[in-house]
Amino acid sequence: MKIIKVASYEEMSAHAGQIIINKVKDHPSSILGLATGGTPLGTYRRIIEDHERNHTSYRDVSTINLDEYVGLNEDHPQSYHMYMKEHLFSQIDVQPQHTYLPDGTAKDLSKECQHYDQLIEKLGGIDLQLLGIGQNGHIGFNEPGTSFESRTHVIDLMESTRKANARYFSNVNEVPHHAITMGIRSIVESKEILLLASGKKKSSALSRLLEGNVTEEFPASILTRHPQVTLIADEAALSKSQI
Ligand SMILES: N[C@@H]1[C@@H](O)[C@H](O)[C@@H](COP(=O)(O)O)O[C@@H]1O
Repeated sequence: MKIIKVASYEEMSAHAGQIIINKVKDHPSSILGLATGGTPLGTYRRIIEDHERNHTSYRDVSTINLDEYVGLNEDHPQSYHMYMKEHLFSQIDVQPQHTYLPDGTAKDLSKECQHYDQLIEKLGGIDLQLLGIGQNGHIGFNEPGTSFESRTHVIDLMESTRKANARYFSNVNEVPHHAITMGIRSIVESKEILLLASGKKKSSALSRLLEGNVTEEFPASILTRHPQVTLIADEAALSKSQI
């Protein structure tokens, strides 16, 4: 794992944004795996700024997101569909029909999961996957205990994850109990992975990632076995690690 230690959230975002911009400039029809949460917001801002200033084009890019809450429709303000529209898609020239997220309102959720896996395959796999990390080591919404062999599936969200994400809802009771998430196997099949972490809240997770064992009890640990992972983390996030 290549580790880039930076001073701040802004620096992390600038670095990550530039890696994605360069990827798209070199390969205009890249398949980008995208993430939600607070962590990638600055990266998306950086991509938008560059699009406005330098006109980097996303016309031929396809994007595929990690996850979506079960039960929230596309227009729900806290859905990941809405998040992506608001924070990225509406501000660059990506074609809406080339942006994919799981449908958390599908009647048959297991069919939806199968479709999503077929879609990733049809696209030829993910070239660059952007990832955040949950305080309990989750990636996407793959909670501790999820099989490393998992494909897209429905997951029961842990109370700690619902609480951590409650800040986006008016209260914790509104946070859905389930989500559809790309599986760990699907994530690690990405050709390249960009893992971001910022702030003290992520320091225990990063020290476990960098110094602990590879175990399904800590989903992100599998990333240490991937040949092309870059971790960009700020000093606060690395404050409990020997880096
Ligand atoms: N499903 C998302 C993850 O993809 C994200 O990495 C994690 C961390 O979020 P944040 O970046 O807000 O700390 O939260 C959510 O659970």
